[in-house]
Amino acid sequence: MALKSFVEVKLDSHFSIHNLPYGIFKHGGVDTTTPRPGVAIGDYVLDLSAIQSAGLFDGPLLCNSDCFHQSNLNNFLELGRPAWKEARATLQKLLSSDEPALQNNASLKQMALLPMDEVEMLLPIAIGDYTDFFSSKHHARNCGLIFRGPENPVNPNWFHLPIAYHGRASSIVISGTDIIRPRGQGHPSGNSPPYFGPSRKLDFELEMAAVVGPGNELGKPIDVNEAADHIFGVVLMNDWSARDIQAWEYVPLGPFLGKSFGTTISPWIVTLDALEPFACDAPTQIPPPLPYLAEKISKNYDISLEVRIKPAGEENSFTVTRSNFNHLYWTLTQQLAHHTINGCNLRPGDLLGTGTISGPEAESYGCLLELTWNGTKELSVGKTSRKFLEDGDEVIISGICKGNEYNVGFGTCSGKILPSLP
Ligand SMILES: O=C(O)/C=C/C(=O)CC(=O)CC(=O)O
Ligand SMILES: [Ca+2]
Ligand SMILES: [Mg+2]
Repeated sequence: MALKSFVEVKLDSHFSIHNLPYGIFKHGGVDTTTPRPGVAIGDYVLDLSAIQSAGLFDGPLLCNSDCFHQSNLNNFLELGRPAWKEARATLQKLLSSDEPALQNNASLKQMALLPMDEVEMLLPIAIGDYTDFFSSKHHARNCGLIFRGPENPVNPNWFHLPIAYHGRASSIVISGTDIIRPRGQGHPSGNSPPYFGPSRKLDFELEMAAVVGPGNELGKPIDVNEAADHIFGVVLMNDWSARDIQAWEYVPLGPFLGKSFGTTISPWIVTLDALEPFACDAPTQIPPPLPYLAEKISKNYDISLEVRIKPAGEENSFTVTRSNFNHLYWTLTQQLAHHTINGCNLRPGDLLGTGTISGPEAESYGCLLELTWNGTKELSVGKTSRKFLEDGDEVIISGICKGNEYNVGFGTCSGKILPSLP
């Protein structure tokens, strides 16, 4: 690879100069500094507000912008792909080993290039609205078998449109935030009444989510072939789910309190531009979708995904499933176009979850509901085993694209379960 950074990037680092994902960080002691945008490079974070103050974003679209003097990325997202491409070109040049502007400016380098272990990552965007899709055929089929029986595991509508529910934006939290076990009404068994108490079937869901860039005006849908220009990038996501609460409440309006108690995202937004070398064909769709969902190029990405569980008191975490983004049936662009086809407006910073990313094999299922078949079997986790999550369990999702001697990775998305309120 010709492109090399003057910042040391170890071979197994997620954050090569080909990646440059965006996040929001704080540095220098609790609450003493303003949150600001940065990109990850090796074990460092490059402070974009310092780079903007130094006048180094000198391209035509960004030279007069204050988009990096903000405590979230929404203003930058709203600028759209030409500005994103300009920022990426500027940053790849500034960080490259044959460019002196930053490399040879000791004071700027000291101010702008911060060790990653000294910063605290925050939510990178102000999320106005959050929608969660249901785009893995394997997940849809397994959930259908478990919740609705073998007659018609996948409802016929599933093959014609990307199914989704409106999620809850207020409870989206950054990786590392603890999750309190929710309480609620549990599914009655047989003729017994429902119970109330801490969820007995707390689960994770392995997902990714698209971050919306420029939105659309109310009443004006986005064409599926232009939808990619409205997607800034992608994060890892855990759509924590209380299966007992969910199973009892979801007919007929869909998930509500079984999922709205917390949703975790990873701090670094990996751009679609960085993912482009890992693009692959999406699966052939049969029946062919209606014209408004038929795209000229139907793209997925080859992103290896893994979930590990670290039980309380354990030194190590243990892999419980391995999947890949390329198992999704409906593409990100189809999801976005479908979301707006009725005229619904999306806004910068909106989050579109892909749905649980299950693969075809039992070792690639994306949640415990599937891995333990609703608690009918145990899943081994190191020396112990699980049907559902226990208090103290930490769930760690990671995702990576492996290139030729470099990675474009997502880092991790983690959260630990705390006991419910008394
Ligand atoms: O099939 C069902 O009744 C429920 C499915 C889910 O819980 C999945 C959901 O949140 C969407 C997804 O993650 O794919
Ligand atoms: Ca979900
Ligand atoms: Mg959730």
